[in-house]
Amino acid sequence: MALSPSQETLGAEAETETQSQSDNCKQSGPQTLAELVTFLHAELGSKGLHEMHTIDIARVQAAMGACASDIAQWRQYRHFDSGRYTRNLVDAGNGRFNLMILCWPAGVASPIHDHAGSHCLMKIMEGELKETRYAWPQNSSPSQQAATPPLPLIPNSLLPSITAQSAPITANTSEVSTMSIIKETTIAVEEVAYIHDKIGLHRISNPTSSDSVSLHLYCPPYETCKTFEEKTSKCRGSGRAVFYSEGGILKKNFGK
Ligand SMILES: N[C@@H](CS(=O)O)C(=O)O
Ligand SMILES: [Fe+2]
Repeated sequence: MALSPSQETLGAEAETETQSQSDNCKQSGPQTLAELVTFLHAELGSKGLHEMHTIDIARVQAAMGACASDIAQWRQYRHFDSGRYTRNLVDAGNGRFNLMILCWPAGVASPIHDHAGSHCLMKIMEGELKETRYAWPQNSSPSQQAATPPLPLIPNSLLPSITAQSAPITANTSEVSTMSIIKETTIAVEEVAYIHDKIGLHRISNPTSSDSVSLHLYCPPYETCKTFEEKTSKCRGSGRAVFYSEGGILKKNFGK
C-alpha cells in the first residue's frame, strides 16, 4: 500500500512567516530528518511491546511524509554496494524502533519476507521502488511465528542484508505451490508505504535503471525474519539482518 503524505500536513505551507521553527514543527510535523528522529523518540521511544497496538500509524506516516527528503540531510547514510541493497542505521530508537536508509542499486530486489510482527513504514527518498505484496502461504501463517525455531547466529560480516539462511521451516514439502501476489505498487519519491504481517508479505525491488533510496522505520526493531521462495512457498528463517553503516560510519569487513 503506497499512501501519499497527508494533505493536511502538506497544506501547512501556508503558515505565516512569523512562526518560529518550533511552532512550525508542532503544527506541521517534523521538517528535517533530525526533527523526525526527535518526533519518533517522543512518539515511540517508550512504547513497550505490549503497547504496539496503540501506535498511531497514520500520525507517524504523516510525519514521515512531511519530513523533507532533501539529500543534504541524509547523504551520510547513502552507501551503495553492487548487486545488493544496503541497510544503513540512522537511529537505534532507544531499542524501541530502528530508523534506517536502504540503498537499492538498479535491478536489485529483496527476498519475499515477513517483518517479524513489527510495524514497517517506508518512504522513498530518491528514485522509485516497487512493492510486490504476497499472501501468506497456508502452511506458514503469522500465527505460526511463535513456532519458528531459533536461528544459528553467524558473523555479520558474512551476511548481505537479509538472506535465507537456515533449513526450511515449512515442514510439509508435498505442499508446493507458487505464492500468490495480492498486488504490485510503484512507490514514488516522497510517498510512504506501510506493511505489517497482518497485511501480508512483500518483496521490494528497484525496477529502474538508476539508484533508489528509501527510509525505513521498524517498530519494534527486529534482526531476523522469515523469507519465502516464490515458486514453492517454502519458508526459511533469514540470517541476521545487518547494517552496512551505522550513524554514517561504514561497518568494517561488511560482506567481505
Ligand atoms: N524489510 C527489508 C527491506 S524491504 O525489502 O522491505 C529489510 O529491512 O531489510
Ligand atoms: Fe520489508
